[in-house]
Amino acid sequence: MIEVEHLSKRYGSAPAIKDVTFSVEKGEILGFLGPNGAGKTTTMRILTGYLPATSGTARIAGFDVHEDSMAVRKHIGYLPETPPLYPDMTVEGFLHFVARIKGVAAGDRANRVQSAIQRCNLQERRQTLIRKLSKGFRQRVGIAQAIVHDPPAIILDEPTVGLDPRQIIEVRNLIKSLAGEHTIILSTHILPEVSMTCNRVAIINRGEVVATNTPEELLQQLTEGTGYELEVEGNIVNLTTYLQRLAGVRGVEQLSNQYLPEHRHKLRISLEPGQDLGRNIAAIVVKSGLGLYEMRRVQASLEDVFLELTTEEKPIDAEKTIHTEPAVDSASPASDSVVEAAQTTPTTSPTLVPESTHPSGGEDA
Ligand SMILES: Nc1ncnc2c1ncn2[C@@H]1O[C@H](COP(=O)(O)OP(=O)(O)OP(=O)(O)O)[C@@H](O)[C@H]1O
Repeated sequence: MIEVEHLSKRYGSAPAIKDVTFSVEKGEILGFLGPNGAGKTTTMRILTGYLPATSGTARIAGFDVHEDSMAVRKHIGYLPETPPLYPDMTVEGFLHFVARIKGVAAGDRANRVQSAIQRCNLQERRQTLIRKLSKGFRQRVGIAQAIVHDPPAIILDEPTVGLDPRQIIEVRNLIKSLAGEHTIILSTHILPEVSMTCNRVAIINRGEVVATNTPEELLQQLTEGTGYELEVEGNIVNLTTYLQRLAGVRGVEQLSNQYLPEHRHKLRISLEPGQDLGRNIAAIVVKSGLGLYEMRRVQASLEDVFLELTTEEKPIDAEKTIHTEPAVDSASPASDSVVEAAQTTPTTSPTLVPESTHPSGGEDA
């Protein structure tokens, strides 16, 4: 329904967006997410025919936004960040006016206005002057004016900014109810809004799309995604080696032990996508003879994905990942047995009595 290919825009010599490519399928809600100045508004304005691109193409319902700009305007509804409302008109009067200027045939206008009023739950305010409406109701009128001509595609720029929590929920529910019939691009800074409302996300940074995927798959792809944090007491050198050998473990990182009692350590274990090795990790800790004081599952959030993709330096310093050579013979059956036991018997309780051959001497690392 919306196809954007290699779109670029320069303001003078300064590039605002570079080679932006994404598409939105019929009935989908795409979250368009990016930090300030990333190029969201520039992209939205090109899609709605308000701004020409320097190069590249964008098509809405098959119409080129540049060559068929009048057809595109009929097929698109746009809610800018500040809704274009006339405060001295009533809700109904304003929607009739918008329907007329958007080319809705005179005989269809009453039906279209009635439908937009119902869709946006404005029945009780239809005769109210817009200037007397709360911000939440004004936002609904803004959405009603975007859908009054029944466009197949809707573009919403920061639709919940400035609303109170109840109004935010109402507007999000309204947007979700429009999907299916309409194809929606929702530009936002608000990360939870994307996971609550959108089927897919495009993340834009410094004018370039750096990721397009479902929120769930973005979380799966995150390099420092799901894992566990442990607080243990004892020698962590061998423990670290065993954990690193566990299939599905991506890395083990020692965190600061500044505020911990003596001999205590904090470790962060990052897992490969789709892995959940809590039981195996616990078994290894116990079999290594260390005291387990805390074990916490760490789940990456969309905020982590956003930071990872839009920050120059990665939030987690790879240098801190432990790559220590084992203090014991890594090929010894005793050391391997700890990992094997944890890998092959995940559904049984770990042996609580350390094996006589276990490698931990109980010394601090
Ligand atoms: N009319 C303009 N003239 C010159 N530069 C502009 C113009 N409009 C935007 N820019 C620049 O283009 C880049 C992208 O701006 P844009 O407004 O599209 O970003 P944005 O993601 O919408 O940001 P925000 O979330 O802060 O609104 C920025 O560097 C901005 O300064």
